[in-house]
Amino acid sequence: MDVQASQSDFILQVEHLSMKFGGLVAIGDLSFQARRGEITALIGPNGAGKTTVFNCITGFYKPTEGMITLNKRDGSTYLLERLPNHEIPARANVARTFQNIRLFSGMTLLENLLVAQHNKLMKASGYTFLGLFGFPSYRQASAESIELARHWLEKADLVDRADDPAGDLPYGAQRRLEIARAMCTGPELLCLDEPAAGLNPKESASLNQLLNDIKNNTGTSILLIEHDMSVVMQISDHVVVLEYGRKISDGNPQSVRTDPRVIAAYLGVDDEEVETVLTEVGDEDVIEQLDTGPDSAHGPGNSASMMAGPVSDSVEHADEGERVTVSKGASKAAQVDARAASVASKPTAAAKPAAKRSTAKAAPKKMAAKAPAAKAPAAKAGGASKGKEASAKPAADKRGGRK
Ligand SMILES: Nc1ncnc2c1ncn2[C@@H]1O[C@H](COP(=O)(O)OP(=O)(O)OP(=O)(O)O)[C@@H](O)[C@H]1O
Repeated sequence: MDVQASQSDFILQVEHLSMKFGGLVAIGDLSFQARRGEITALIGPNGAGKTTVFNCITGFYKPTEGMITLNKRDGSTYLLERLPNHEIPARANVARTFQNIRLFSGMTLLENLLVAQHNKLMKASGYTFLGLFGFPSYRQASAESIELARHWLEKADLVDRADDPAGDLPYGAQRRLEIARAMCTGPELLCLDEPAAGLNPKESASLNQLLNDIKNNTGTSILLIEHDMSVVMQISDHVVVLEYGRKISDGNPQSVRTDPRVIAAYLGVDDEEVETVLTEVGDEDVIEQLDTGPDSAHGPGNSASMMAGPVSDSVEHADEGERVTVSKGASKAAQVDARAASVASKPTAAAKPAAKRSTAKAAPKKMAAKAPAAKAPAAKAGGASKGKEASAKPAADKRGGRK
């Protein structure tokens, strides 16, 4: 944790979060913070546990262990794992969207945004009677709700279609409408689960614009799960990377994209192939880091990443003493750490790379070059391809390594 930052600088603090489904440890001792007013991205291969983290934050799951603290701007603090589900949006002001679109497709765009303000309107109507008799307080609340809905339709570039059924919108516009609907609840924290999934580049650009607008012009902080790296790298202030429910990297987009552990986790290739693949990709800086261990100037430092503890090959299921074993080498990030440790123990190897590492270049260009090449090993590893998620697939497929 950043020692200079006070608790109020963080909208969200996740501490030692674990979520077990029977013998499966979906999340293992995960800790991270999301800063107020920033966009924090949660990334990782399929099955890494991202949605489970969201489900714990938004009350769909009660975590097995750990603490999730939400610090509101007014100074109030909520322990989300202890709040009843319905109070998480209502009192803690956490809103979310889902991987699959969940609009009322037969209702108009405007109606969808008014439904989101139902609680506020019900209160103003005195739970029906003031509304029935058209009391001024209700009329005012009603007018304000329409105004707020209009505001977010404009922001989402959808105001021209306010009276069309939501189901008639193109896919990318439906995604923006969902975000507009969530914003109508006035959230302090907006959790978005893969908002760019299935979007074309133009739609992704519109989404980026909307999210940046929310970040810059409202007090809402954003927590984002996303596989589309162009979105993650362009708009995130902070990226947390999961693999097998453990945090393997935590930092700014620049540092995370060059972290060998992240690259290895995403490539999901066999041990011997990691370097070969990186050579194919042509990322020499990263190959050097693989040889020498992570550069402390990039990627996780001792504080942030290590809070989650090292990725272990096995985990204990505390309650019944049941043991869930992850096959050795399943975690590519752990493999990189092990390699770094073994090379560090050889004195001759340690001296050479220190000088070389200082020549590390800026990352953005590399990521672009890397993206298509990463698909080659994906196919090699036998992962099912799902559009832009192809590079993450093999690691997920290898979850079969758990016994
Ligand atoms: N309700 C559940 N019961 C049992 N296992 C579950 C449940 N929810 C999630 N899991 C398991 O927990 C692990 C993490 O799943 P999760 O959906 O959180 O991953 P993810 O990173 O969001 O994946 P994706 O990118 O594919 O959405 C997976 O192995 C999944 O099968």
